[in-house]
Amino acid sequence: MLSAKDLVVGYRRGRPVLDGVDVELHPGATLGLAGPSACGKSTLAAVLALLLEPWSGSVTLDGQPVRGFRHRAPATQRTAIGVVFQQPRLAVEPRWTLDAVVRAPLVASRRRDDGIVAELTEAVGLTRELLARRPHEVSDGQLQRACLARALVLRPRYLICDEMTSMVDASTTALLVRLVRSVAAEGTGVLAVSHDDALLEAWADDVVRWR
Ligand SMILES: Nc1ncnc2c1ncn2[C@@H]1O[C@H](COP(=O)(O)OP(=O)(O)OP(=O)(O)O)[C@@H](O)[C@H]1O
Repeated sequence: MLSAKDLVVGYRRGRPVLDGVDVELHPGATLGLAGPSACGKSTLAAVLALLLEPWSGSVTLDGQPVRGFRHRAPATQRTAIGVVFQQPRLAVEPRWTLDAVVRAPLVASRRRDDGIVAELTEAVGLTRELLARRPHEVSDGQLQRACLARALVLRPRYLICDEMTSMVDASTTALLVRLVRSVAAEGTGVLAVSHDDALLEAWADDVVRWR
């Protein structure tokens, strides 16, 4: 389980964005998180992705307390959690091919490709020709497909999807959500953040609505 207890998180001294939040992601289950703009959904997603350190409270990953965030997160914990953001163009190195983008976590953690890249790029519908292109030569939807493949390439036990589909069309949304649902069915615990209630109803097992 990936859980957080009593989280207090903020960016500036004084008023926290999250104050006393508890959340649990269970293996094989998808938790939807909805709520108005600026209520702190992305802030919670960033903490659970180990990208933002809370002011106080605890984060626990499969029974182990998380003691470091960002570059201080131990590799074994960091690689257990995949993350997909809203804006794929802000999340990739613009000079890399899509193939290099998808492979980057394998390279960084010195792991071999045992066929997972081909499996995932096929699942997200990226052809060899698209994989050879660079981000400025593909659409947002095609780039987001690469970002989801990248998030799954280390076979994470948890996946954080922060507004994953808000920049893409309906058919890409359906394809991405179908793939995330299939990895959840194999045991991955998922947080799905979205402002789209209807999408979360169809996607998640449970939906939490803030304020
Ligand atoms: N890096 C930052 N520095 C300062 N304040 C920030 C930062 N990131 C977010 N905030 C503030 O924290 C609050 C919560 O933002 P957050 O992005 O978590 O909300 P959200 O619910 O995901 O919103 P949206 O649905 O619009 O994406 C907002 O008031 C926002 O302005």
